[in-house]
Amino acid sequence: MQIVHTIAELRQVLKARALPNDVALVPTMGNLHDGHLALVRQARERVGAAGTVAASIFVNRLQFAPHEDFDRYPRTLARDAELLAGVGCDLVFAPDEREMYPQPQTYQVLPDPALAELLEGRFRPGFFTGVCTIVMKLFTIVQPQLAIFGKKDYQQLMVLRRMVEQFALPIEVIAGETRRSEQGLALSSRNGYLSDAERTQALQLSAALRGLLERVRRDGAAADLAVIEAEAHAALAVQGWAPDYLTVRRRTDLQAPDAAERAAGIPLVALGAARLGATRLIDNVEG
Ligand SMILES: Nc1ncnc2c1ncn2[C@@H]1O[C@H](COP(=O)(O)OP(=O)(O)OP(=O)(O)O)[C@@H](O)[C@H]1O
Ligand SMILES: CC(C)(CO)[C@@H](O)C(=O)[O-]
Ligand code: BAL
Repeated sequence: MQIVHTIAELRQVLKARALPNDVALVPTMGNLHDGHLALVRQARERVGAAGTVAASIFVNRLQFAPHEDFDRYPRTLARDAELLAGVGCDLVFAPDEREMYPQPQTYQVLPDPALAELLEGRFRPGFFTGVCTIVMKLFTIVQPQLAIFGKKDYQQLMVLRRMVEQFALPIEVIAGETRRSEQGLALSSRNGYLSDAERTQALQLSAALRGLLERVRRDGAAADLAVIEAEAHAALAVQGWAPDYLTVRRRTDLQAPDAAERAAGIPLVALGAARLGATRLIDNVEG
């Protein structure tokens, strides 16, 4: 496995490969866990032994608001590289900020507001602009044929898929299923911020989302979404969380399903974000 820190080195390595047109990219912010490693394995399955699996590690300042955890986000490159080598990654691109943003990134990619201004976008204004801008930049640098993103960041995956579609980028976007702990906690770098007690308590978020989805399914056309969501919100708050949102949406466009759609049993997803102490977690459940 090769580790490169500059765009020039990366281009050289990619050019020298036998099959330069069979590159899969797994973008990450590092501090890797089994969820990331599953994406790398999935990439390998898709490109085969002869293809190239590249992972990027870059904590992208552009997608963090000033009050968020950019400064304390864990940077663990040596350990990440060992883990990536262990799952057969070929190439790690780990640029520093000067390499990615040698000048202020004043050209940016504005995501479709219909997708990006709700849910995460409402609570993290500018987040998806930061994500789309860095992912577009990674795409132009690495020029992969395939890119893999996790469903744990469900809305991010949808926003990026639409970006690829609208710019007609020649890249296939693949979704990786959410990896969970045995108890059901979605693996996330930010779980590292949790105390042992909080880690146990964190299971309440996915449980709340499963409960919400089951109730909407059970009540069908009769479900009063606003009431059911408000009750789920209040129940999580009583358990000590500060929820941003807990909601059931259509899987196609993240809009609320109407009564006819609920009666017809269209594909839904329950999505949530909530703070436990100082840690903000997100999760979602399809059903
Ligand atoms: N549990 C998981 N299962 C599958 N994919 C995941 C999981 N967690 C993260 N990913 C995916 O890995 C990629 C990189 O994510 P990132 O580096 O932000 O990790 P993260 O664990 O989501 O971090 P954070 O806690 O900061 O949100 C994204 O495509 C993300 O959706
Ligand atoms: C896609 C991504 C690597 C862009 O910085 C980030 O948002 C993430 O890790 O999900
Ligand atoms: N995992 C998504 C990246 C972020 O929360 O900043």
